[in-house]
Amino acid sequence: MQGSADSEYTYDWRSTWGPESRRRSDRRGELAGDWRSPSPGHRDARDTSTGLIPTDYGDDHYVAANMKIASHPGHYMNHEASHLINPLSVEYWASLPGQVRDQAFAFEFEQGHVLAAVEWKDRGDGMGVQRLSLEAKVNGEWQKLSTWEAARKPVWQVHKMTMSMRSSLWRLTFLQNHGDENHLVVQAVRFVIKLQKTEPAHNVGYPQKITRQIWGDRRFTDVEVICGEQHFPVHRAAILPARAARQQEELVQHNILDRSPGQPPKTMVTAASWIREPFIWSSPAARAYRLPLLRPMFANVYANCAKFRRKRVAVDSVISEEEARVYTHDAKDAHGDPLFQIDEMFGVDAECSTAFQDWPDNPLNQEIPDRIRFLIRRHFSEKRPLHLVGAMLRRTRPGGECGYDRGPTICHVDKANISYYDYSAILYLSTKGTDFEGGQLAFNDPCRDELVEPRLGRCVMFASGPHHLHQAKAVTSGTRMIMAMWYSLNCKLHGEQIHMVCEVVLGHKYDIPGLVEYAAPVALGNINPENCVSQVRILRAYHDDERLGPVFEALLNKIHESPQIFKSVCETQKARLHLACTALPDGLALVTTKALVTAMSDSLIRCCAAPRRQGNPTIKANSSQVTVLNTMLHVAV
Ligand SMILES: O=C(O)CCC(=O)C(=O)O
Ligand SMILES: [Fe+2]
Repeated sequence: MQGSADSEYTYDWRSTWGPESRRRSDRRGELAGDWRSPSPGHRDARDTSTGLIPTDYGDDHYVAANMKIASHPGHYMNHEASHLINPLSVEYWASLPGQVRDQAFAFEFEQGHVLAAVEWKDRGDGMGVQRLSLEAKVNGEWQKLSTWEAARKPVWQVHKMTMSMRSSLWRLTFLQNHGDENHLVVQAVRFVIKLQKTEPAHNVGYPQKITRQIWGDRRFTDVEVICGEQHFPVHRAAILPARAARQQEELVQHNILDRSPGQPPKTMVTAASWIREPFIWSSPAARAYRLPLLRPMFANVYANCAKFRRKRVAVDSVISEEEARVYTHDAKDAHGDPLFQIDEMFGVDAECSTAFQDWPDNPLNQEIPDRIRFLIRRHFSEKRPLHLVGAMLRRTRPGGECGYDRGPTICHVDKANISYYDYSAILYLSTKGTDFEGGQLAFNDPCRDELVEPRLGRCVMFASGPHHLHQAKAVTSGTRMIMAMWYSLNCKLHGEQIHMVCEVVLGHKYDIPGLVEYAAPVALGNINPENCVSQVRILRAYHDDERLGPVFEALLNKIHESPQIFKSVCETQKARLHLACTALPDGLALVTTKALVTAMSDSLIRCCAAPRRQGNPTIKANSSQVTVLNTMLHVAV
């Protein structure tokens, strides 16, 4: 991974999920990638008072960013600019006479992150920095964030950020340096970022972004896609989402950009009036799409589909004011952190909750999606099971430029972002005209936009596919809040999740920055009895790999921790294990008799099936049972 050769700040997989990671937190110091304690190779290791960071962020999700210096002022005595962020270096010095004031360094992360703190270390001899100033690059502009005084003491100093700004490029300026006018001495600088918690219900526009990167950079290929005269070398994992993204672009072209002269937008449902009965209408019939090719393209991409694909339904009073207040008043997550983070995908003026699990702790989190599931069933005559596969709170404030390709929410098809979405629902938590202005939901149909005005408690439901290219219009004043939910007909989501595991492996094999870090927690968060065996199959080839080994280990831990998944592995693998045992090498004599295997796996299944003790999801299995299980996972699968 980029920067790993000269940086010890590697990512600790074990810190990102599960109760197991908390239990293991006492082992953090042993891990080579642990940024909180200096490694033995670190020359400061002698001096623990300066080697440790004085501030405890109190959470495993804070890590030092992997970063490189994108630009620097360019004058150094004895040292390279990179010493500033190299933990093996003792100190960074600048300067030539006259070059010592206000030295600006731009630091680049591998991807956009929310910055939690800037840390730097001084030598304490008066030659360090007096003040620092920080900027972030947002939408191509440097945005000034804060300026603060430095203590000039020989310890790590910390400046904590108060706002959730996300960027991949940051500029730190050392202002009014030192006493002797000739030198600036800063021993080290590091940026602490907050990693997002990734959970199954985490809706991310990220897969599409990664796919674009894979597609755009052609980082690795094993398939050639021929499109007219053009040949695109790609990897097969990238084809499906890349096609969806391209088709979405074509829809935008056809529905909006080629719309000439176009009719004025029509407001279908206003905020001022309460709709007593559900308001139901349809997107234009297929013949209104002047390019008939567009529709079948989507049909090939997605297997499952909603019934009544053109239907749009708006229902009022789905939640009360009091219920909405649970989400709008206390914008803190379950851990007390700010609930909303800048949503890079949708522009700087839109902020999102990171995960369903982070919402304010309230039974409503279950109740609201259930109510909406019921409404979808009723209005779309849907008898098949509907699984909530994505949920997100979004807060939008004025400031963004609204357009078809940028702005508060870009013009999009939900299914092109996440292909297993079948039904979309947007629940409004605030009202246009009372809480904010602008912010209508627009369905961008081929002839015109159809608008729905947000009203607290109003829920708009539609199929997630290409009949509903849509966007939220810019908020011109006030604060708009929504809860978006997505449901899938795919009960196993098997393909999609295996795809995530494939992305882990591909990201690793082809060294795609950020892909492993993103895909591994999602894949592990999505593990279920149906897909666990396949996940093991894909990852076990990397069990002794430096980078993916810990991911595989975490996968095994997950399997051990969940009685359901554990049972599923035992059951589905029993037959295979019998076969495998006949061919086991001598070293695995422990499980060589079929009778023993049967007894072991039967008892494992029994103990998995036993009622789960509250608060303790661990399996009570003796060590030989665990050996059997591990053998199953490694050999028989
Ligand atoms: O905010 C809205 O009205 C639309 C949101 C949306 O389309 C989405 O989150 O996918
Ligand atoms: Fe959407």
